[in-house]
Amino acid sequence: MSDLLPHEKGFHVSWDQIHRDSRALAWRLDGHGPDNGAWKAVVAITRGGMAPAMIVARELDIRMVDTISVKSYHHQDQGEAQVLNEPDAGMMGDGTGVLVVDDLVDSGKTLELVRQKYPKAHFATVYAKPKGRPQVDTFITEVSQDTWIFFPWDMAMQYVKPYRGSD
Ligand SMILES: O=P(O)(O)OC[C@H]1O[C@H](OP(=O)(O)OP(=O)(O)O)[C@H](O)[C@@H]1O
Ligand code: HPA
Ligand SMILES: [Mg+2]
Repeated sequence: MSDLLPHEKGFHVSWDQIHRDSRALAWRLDGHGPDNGAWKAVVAITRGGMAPAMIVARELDIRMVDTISVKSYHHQDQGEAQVLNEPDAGMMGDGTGVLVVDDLVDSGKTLELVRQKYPKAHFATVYAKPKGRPQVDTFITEVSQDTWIFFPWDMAMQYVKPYRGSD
């Protein structure tokens, strides 16, 4: 068992990496929609799902794109998941043919909430932690539950001290 705090066991994802992994997600989903393999729309779970959703929509040539706004974390502290804004109800229906995309699933609470609203949608994330896996239909990379994933939009380049010697 690691004695590191969650934020110290970090998986740092670059823009290049999230682009590649989101394209891999699109590749995996391609041809698996219910309408002759096609998906009718992409819905991004804001805010983290927006970059992956844009890349998936671009790769799969899906022009119908909407968002659902869910907030559950303040920094690394989890609160109750809340829906702050919903996608167009006529377009969503029960979710059939809709790809709901997020950057990651952790506890699964966010996807659980969205799944209750659109039970027939397909839920896809780029990264997944074990607890959240039952909530996600398709994902690319699994990381351990005690790893904190750092996304490029939350990071900036900065100096790091060498492992040995003075700086
Ligand atoms: O599986 P869960 O434990 O629910 O956690 C996963 C969710 O938490 C993060 O979003 P957050 O609520 O922090 O908002 P953000 O996307 O705006 O950063 C992340 O982008 C997922 O949406
Ligand atoms: O590991 C994570 N990284 C970033 N945001 C998150 N929201 C829940 N878990 C995470
Ligand atoms: Mg999010």
